[in-house]
Amino acid sequence: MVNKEEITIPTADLSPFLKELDQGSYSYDDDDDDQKKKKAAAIEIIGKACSEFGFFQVVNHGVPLHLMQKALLLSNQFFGYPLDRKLQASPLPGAPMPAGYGRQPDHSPDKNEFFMMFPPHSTFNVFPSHPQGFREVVEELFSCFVKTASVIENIINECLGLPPNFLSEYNNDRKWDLMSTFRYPNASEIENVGLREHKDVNFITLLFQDEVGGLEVKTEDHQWIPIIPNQNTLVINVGDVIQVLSNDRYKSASHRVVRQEGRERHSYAFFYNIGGDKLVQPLPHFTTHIDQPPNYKSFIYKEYLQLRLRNKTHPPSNPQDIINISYYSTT
Ligand SMILES: O=C(O)CCC(=O)C(=O)O
Ligand SMILES: [Fe+2]
Repeated sequence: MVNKEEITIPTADLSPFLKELDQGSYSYDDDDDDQKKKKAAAIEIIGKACSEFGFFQVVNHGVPLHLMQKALLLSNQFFGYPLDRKLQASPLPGAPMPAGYGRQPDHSPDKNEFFMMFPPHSTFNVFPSHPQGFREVVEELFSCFVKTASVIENIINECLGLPPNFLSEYNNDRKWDLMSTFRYPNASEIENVGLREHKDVNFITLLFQDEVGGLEVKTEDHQWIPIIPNQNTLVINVGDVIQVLSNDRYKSASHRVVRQEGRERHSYAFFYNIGGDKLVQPLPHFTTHIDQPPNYKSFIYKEYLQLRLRNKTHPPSNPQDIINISYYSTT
């Protein structure tokens, strides 16, 4: 077994995709050979990391550092307000996900509070009036994340050997994207759970954290690998949707947040999501075309989302009854 100190989650340099990151769209049209080589190097790192860990990191990713820092500063300020003030940004009844300010229920072992939003201009969004500039900054951050996610989606499309634009044509409804910012209090002497081991439901997640640390990824041989914070880096993970589409070629990796002693932690996560009405099933490229049985039954995405949300609102008394993607497994 490799010592966990020796394992690091791979990092790809996205600078050869600068034009795509700027435009939020993807083309090889006018690349010279050198550019093609640099893109191929990043694509190779990402493909390998997706099958090995379900996690990778990117630098030169197109989300401006000053915007990430500003966003962290503002969420820090917001979470510092008294509870009654934060609760003024509570979610609207009837929203498909609780956009606005929220906290883990008291009975949950997870200890964090969060602010969640749908795309800018969604009528489900609720923003606090303070700190000043919060809404503008998080909306801009959201828009930057969408561009970067769409470039990474095209890279993954290429890694999986799918026809050009296959994933972007499938994932063409941007209404269901979500962004959350989290505050995790410092660990107590007796417990340090920030967010229990889980896999993300969505397509891909893009994340950055402050310098405190605590995000950990589980490897196939059940070792927990810390993601060392780096202010220039985005952490990306594959979600359940890609795991199903690729018929397990890429794994949605288990991860968790461990709270640290003496320091609270802040992070932003962007959940690049498919539309709720989409049918999710292993693609023919990874089943019939290569004579492999599908590992999952097909399902409507929002039904799975609802089951996963229910895990949180009505936690089953038996942990084995917590629903995850194996609910749709055919084996
Ligand atoms: O805060 C983090 O670093 C991780 C958040 C996370 O894993 C999630 O919300 O699914
Ligand atoms: Fe997660």
